Amino acid sequence: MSKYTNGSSHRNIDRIESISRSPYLNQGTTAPHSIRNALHTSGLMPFAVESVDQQKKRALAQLRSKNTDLEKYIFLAWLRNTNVSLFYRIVIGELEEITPLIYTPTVGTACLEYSHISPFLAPPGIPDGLYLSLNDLPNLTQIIKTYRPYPYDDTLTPQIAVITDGSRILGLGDLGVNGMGIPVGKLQLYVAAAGIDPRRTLPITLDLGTNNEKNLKDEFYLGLRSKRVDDDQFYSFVDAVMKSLLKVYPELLIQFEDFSSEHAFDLLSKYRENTFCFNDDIQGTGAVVLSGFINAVKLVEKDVHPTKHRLLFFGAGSAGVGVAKQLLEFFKVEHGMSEEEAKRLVWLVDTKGLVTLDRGDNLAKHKVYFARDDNDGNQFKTLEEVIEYVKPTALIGLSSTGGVFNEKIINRMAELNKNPIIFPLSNPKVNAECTFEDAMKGTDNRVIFASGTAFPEYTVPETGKTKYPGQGNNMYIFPGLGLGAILAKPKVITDKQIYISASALSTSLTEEEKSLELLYPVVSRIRHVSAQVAAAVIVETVEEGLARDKQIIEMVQNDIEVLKTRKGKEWDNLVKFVQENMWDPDSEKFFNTEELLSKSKM
Ligand SMILES: NC(=O)c1ccc[n+]([C@@H]2O[C@H](COP(=O)([O-])OP(=O)(O)OC[C@H]3O[C@@H](n4cnc5c(N)ncnc54)[C@H](O)[C@@H]3O)[C@@H](O)[C@H]2O)c1
Repeated sequence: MSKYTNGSSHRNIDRIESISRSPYLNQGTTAPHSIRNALHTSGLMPFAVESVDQQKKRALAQLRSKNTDLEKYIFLAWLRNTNVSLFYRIVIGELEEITPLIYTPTVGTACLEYSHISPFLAPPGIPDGLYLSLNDLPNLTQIIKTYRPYPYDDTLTPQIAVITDGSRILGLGDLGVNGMGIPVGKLQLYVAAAGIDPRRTLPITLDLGTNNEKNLKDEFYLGLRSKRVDDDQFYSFVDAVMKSLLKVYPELLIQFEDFSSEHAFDLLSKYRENTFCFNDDIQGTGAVVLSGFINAVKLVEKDVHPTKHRLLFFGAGSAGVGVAKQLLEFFKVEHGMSEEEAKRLVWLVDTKGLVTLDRGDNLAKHKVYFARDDNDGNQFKTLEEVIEYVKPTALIGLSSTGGVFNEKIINRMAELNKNPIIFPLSNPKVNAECTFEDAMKGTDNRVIFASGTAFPEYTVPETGKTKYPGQGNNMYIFPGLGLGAILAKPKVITDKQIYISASALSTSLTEEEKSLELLYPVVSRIRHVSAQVAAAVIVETVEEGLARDKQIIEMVQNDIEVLKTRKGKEWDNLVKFVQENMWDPDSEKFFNTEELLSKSKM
């Protein structure tokens, strides 16, 4: 009998083979010979046993040898789908280099190409994510149950799902099933930035057709080749998916992502009161921009009283309206303004100009809330006209219209304000309403700036002083919010929890970061920042009486008043507790293959 069958049942051999192929357990060239023997992989790779650092160095060298960002994306996806720990060591270690390759802007290119590249992102049998199409309706529960990327431990069920229907991917429109890059990418950021366990993440793309003619005509398009279904079919399908998901995983946190605006708002209002869910485009974006805005307000408060701001939003989609609503909370919570008073500080512009009630068109539901009624019948069509009318202190771009904050607009903002707040937040970079350099030059370097994608720093030629652009990257909020919620287990995510996550982000800056007038902490500190956001969310869920995790409730409730100050040893202990609950590719406890071999159940 060969060593492969000697004393082992076929079932055992199957298990060993499965473990040896699991990207979560594969150690590649660092696997010691004892593990190679146990997994029957001796001889399947060269003899050398490498250090983790050496392995990482080789992978980084390979990555950096690729000519295009898309090739780098494909290489990283392959790495993730074959060696999870190596992948996350690289991502966490080289966060600033890698996040633009696994998420925006490269993920935009990857989504455009997804049907062309996806068969080459993972070895056979390793899923990139879960696809649920209209045709699966009768079998949803079974399909969801069958998706088990880590079948070796029944307790490691999914804790968080990111779900899209591909209908509004970044600023790129309807990409249909090619949108899968987004939930996959987003969940990688949950892992890298907040230590959510990758084995417990569930990326989902709903395939309800696409209205993208290019995709429908593309011979390689992999989704349903039909136009999108009508609203009735859409809502009933989403409802069936939600029911099946929660039947299989009752404690799952569901994050909606990149649905078209109207559907995004409707889904959120439909589920938020009774389901553990949130929408990152609306609430996460709102929170991250709010956090940058809180710090921007602090930088200009000598000249503009916080309640005297005039906020002009260029773009009135899910992000524009979501951000505007979130900023209202700042004026309400921190400055005691009523909702009506706070609402008067906001003006929205869309493709037809200033959003007013008497504009004569049928306003989309989500725009009505902010539609102005004080324009005395005047209609303002262009951004220039609206700026003259509103005289904004802050100009926030969420329109996916690259370069629209041109020199004239920026100059005018600089004439109107000592330190104009300009946030061109659209993604990817080509869609940003202006660049940091343009904003600096056009305002004599006085701009307070944050963008959606990263811009390079700018050195002022006259002074040689380097200024740093803020990046209102949702990655500062959603990972920490998700982790805090997963640990505390509230039944629902409330507005106050979102607000607190923004507030905690704004107070997470170090003295050095503040002295550089940064609006956000440096990205390399993301795990520490996420731990603070998560801790603040935990405290808030206990304060609201919504936390359901007994250990958390016990830990927090007696010290709640001091914990709310986010200072002192109690706060440090809570942050430490959160950090100890983060998944870490270097931690032995996640990678004990020998123990798994002896104990695992299939
Ligand atoms: N943190 C971030 O940086 C962040 C987060 C979420 C979304 N975004 C970006 O925000 C942008 C908008 O996202 P969304 O979900 O609201 O999209 P959306 O399609 O729902 O909304 C876009 C809005 O812009 C308006 N618009 C488009 N072209 C215009 C023009 N020429 N003039 C005036 N208005 C115009 C549309 O009328 C619509 O109101 C995207 O580029 C997205 O990548 C950034």
